[in-house]
Amino acid sequence: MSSVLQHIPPIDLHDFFTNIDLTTLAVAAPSLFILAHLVPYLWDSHAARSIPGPFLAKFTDAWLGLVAKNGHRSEVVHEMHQKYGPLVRLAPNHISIADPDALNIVYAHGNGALKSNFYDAFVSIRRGVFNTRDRQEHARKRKIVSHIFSQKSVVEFEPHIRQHVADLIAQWDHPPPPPDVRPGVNYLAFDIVGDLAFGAPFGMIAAAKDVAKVPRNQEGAMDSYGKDDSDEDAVEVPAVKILNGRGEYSMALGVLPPWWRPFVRMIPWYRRGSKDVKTLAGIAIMAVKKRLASPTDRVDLLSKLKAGRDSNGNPMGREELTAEALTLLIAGSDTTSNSTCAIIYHLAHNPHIQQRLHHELDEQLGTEDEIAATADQVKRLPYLEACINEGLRIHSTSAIGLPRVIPDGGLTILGHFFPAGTVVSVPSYSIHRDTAIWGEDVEDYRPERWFERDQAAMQKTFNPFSVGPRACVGRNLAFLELQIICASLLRRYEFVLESPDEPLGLQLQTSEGFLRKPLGCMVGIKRRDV
Ligand code: HEM
Repeated sequence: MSSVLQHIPPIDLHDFFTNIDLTTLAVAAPSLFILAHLVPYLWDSHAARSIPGPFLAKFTDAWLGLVAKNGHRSEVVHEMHQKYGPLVRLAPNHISIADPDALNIVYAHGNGALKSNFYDAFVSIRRGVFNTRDRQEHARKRKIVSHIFSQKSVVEFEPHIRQHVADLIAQWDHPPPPPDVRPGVNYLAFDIVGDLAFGAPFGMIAAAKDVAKVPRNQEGAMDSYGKDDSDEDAVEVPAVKILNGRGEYSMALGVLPPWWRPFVRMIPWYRRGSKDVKTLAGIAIMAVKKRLASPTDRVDLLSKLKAGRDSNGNPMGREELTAEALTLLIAGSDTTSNSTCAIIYHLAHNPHIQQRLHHELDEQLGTEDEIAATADQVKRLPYLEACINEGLRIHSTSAIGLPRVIPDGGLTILGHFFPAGTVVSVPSYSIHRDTAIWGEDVEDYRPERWFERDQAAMQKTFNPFSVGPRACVGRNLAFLELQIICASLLRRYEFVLESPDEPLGLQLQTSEGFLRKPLGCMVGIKRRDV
């Protein structure tokens, strides 16, 4: 064999590509492209072959790539489930399973399914608790991060949350209030998480502007840690916009095979997204650097991350600390603001529901004069809790099926055997619309269903924070934030649809990257007489 190889002259790739004529290239490139998709399909004795789905998705990941890029993945996948049933093939090796019973098999503790290479598209600085795929490495990080978010710890963050809510209210009290509440709600979520994660808010509410700072020289900033070089070395960037860009880019890139990604990144849209990933990392680098330059005994996420130890007693190094602070900024900002926006929109769209909520707030908090509700007060508000849950169900900011790889030995789901290596996911958007669980009126915002229907079935299907070892570690904080924000804003204001007669007023317009985000929330704000 080796003697045969010795007689084959080596190919000079540079020569090959410079000498190849355009006609050959025009024929060869599409043929190679078709073969690259057809051969694996014909070879494939895979269990996925018997599962229905869009024709192109059988051959290529490009179908899901385009759907993801177009910003309505969850709606499209839901339509596919309505057409084909609970199992749909979204890509040659990716099956979507729209059945609540699959949640506990795919995502549960101990079944061995790990995050897929989709999450590699979300890495910057270095892997954080969200995009680490290795089980041991994740367990090490999760141990440090999880006690930060225990119910007991989260209450320590309450004063910071309330302070920023009061700041937003002070602004909204002075007319004219903005017709789109979305920017204000975004600034609020970023200031809260910035304050908790980095020791100081970004100052977006005060500036009424989407603004954060990044180092002029990002690499150099990582080297000069702990030194506050003052703001002269910083430039201002729109953090909310950049976070959106990064979510859309990572989502659209992550569904493509890893070997496509370097080529796809050359396309201008993806190149811009890749820049957003770097800029976003710069925000964390700047904020952590600033915070470490001025030691403080403040209790917040960063002090807790710094104090955290893994099971060998080791703390996080500076780069890991920055990567985790960035993770918390990303995970804890627009998740909360998208959900808040959607809840406000649906309340504005359903005045009778808003009236019932006002009634509960007046009855329970009427004589108390805090501007921002307290953690104790929100415990007494069951109808508010139902309004929030119903908002999380119908809007589902984390709406896509989160992809997991079937472990060695395979798994049987809904009577179907999936061999090791198959990617599976359960789309929250679709199971949040399962009429057997939620009723025929799934598209209506109706908090009352939370008191009327089978509690166990609803709890088993309700998946805004995911389940199992990779479920949202910040859910206690997230829910407390939503309760304080919604109780405070709804107690003080009445939200009304600006133009209920216009078709756009009837539906919340959204665009989906990794998260499903409202494109705006055009509602009028009226100060209530309380
Ligand atoms: C309404 C607000 C929120 C929603 C709907 C939400 C939802 C989720 C979901 C669905 C996941 C699983 C993601 C996946 O597997 O790909 C997740 C993970 C995570 N969330 Fe949240 N989240 C919210 C707020 C927060 C907040 C406030 C924080 C912290 C400040 C946070 C921190 C995290 C982290 C660190 C992870 C990764 C956990 C891991 O992989 O171990 N989230 N979140």
